[in-house]
Amino acid sequence: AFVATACGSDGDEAGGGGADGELSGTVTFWDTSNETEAEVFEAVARDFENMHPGVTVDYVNVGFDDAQNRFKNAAAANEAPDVMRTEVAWVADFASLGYLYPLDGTAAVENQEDFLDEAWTSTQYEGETYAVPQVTDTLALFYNKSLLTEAGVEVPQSLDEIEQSQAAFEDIGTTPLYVRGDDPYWFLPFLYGEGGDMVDAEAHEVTIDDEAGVAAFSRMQELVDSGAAITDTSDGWENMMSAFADGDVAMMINGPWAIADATAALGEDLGVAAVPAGGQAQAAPLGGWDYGVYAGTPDADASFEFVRYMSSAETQARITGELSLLPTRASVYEEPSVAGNEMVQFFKPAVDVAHERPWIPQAQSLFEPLQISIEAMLTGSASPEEAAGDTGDAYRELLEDWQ
Ligand SMILES: C[C@H]1O[C@H](O[C@H]2[C@H](O)[C@@H](O)[C@@H](O[C@H]3[C@H](O)[C@@H](O)[C@@H](O[C@H]4[C@H](O)[C@@H](O)[C@@H](O)O[C@@H]4CO)O[C@@H]3CO)O[C@@H]2CO)[C@H](O)[C@H](O)[C@@H]1N[C@H]1C[C@@H](CO)[C@H](O)[C@@H](O)[C@@H]1O
Repeated sequence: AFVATACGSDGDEAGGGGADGELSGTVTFWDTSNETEAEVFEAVARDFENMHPGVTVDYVNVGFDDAQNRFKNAAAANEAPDVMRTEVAWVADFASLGYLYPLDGTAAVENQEDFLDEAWTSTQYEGETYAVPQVTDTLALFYNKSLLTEAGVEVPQSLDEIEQSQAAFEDIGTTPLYVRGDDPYWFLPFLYGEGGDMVDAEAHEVTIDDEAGVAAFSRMQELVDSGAAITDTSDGWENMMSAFADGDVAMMINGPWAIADATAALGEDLGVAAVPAGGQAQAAPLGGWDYGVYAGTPDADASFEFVRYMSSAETQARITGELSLLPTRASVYEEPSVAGNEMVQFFKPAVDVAHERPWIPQAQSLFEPLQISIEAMLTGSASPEEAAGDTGDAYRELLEDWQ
């Protein structure tokens, strides 16, 4: 593991800070954002470069799916990017390996108290700050207003209501809902809806295979079997977005990162609402992204200033203006352009009540076994009970001595 190089008082030892304080060096930035978001994030990174003639920004867009492993492999070879777009569950993982620069007291963290608590929490590991918040998010129900009107269906508040709406949508030649079967994050509203969770981190207990967990798997399978939902066990993102855009489904569950594309497809017809409730509760997961600085970054001052700029209130307001992504600074929600954004008006209260996940290093490794079980169930090779049980067994392997 790499210990972050001590940064001298005037910054010179860490490199990146010239005698006159002007920055110099190269900042390689790995960005996991999707195609539509990347245009904005790259443009903002270019503006930073134009402000600092001595700094070169090497913007690299890396796919979300294997980004976590790619960063860890690169860091192990001391070839990691200087700044990494780090998913909220990756911070503890990367920090526990010594791959992230401790940022307390550096220029990367500006106006710390302005960050939302739920966003700031994900940047902490063993009492130190290892990242700076970028965006926060949760899942919501995206719906096609004109299809609901045509079918005479109110915005459903529960999975029961979605199942009950099936005949009305069938009459107009469409299906109520797209359920993602290839990304385990999309399972969480079902799990929370039955009053369940993946684990009980306080009690060191695995709970994914308890009664609520089994009920959640059953609920998902039943939605598909009843014809109220269509799903895929691969290429879910593309299939979901095109089914929603083409009107093959009236609704999908998705997050703020899908707003720009969904708006381009449906325009004023796009509506968003809370994810539908299950049998016991209604809740959506808390997700989001931070900026991490590689512990071995050679031009630390340039990397710190890049992160400060990218996470600044001004940049956050610009990104919300162009993509409707959710700021992580409280002050930005006061900006008139942000306060007047209809999508932010919906998503901010939804994020405030979103279900947090345990910020433990193993948290990110709980999704892959879940993905394997969901796929086994949806392809018919496991019952909901078996899918829940197999996931629980895999968790107990990962979390030694947890019950
Ligand atoms: C399986 C994976 O499980 C977890 O991921 C969770 C994640 O922790 C959750 O928070 C959640 O993430 C939300 C996210 O919060 C939300 O913002 C949004 O992100 C948007 C962006 O907004 C948008 O800009 C754009 O980027 O597109 C993004 C993607 O849509 O949606 C995300 C969910 O998609 O859900 C994830 C689970 O999917 C692990 O962390 C790993 O990622 C693991 N993958 C590898 C782990 C490797 C072992 O180290 C293994 O070898 C490999 O084979 C595996 O593939």
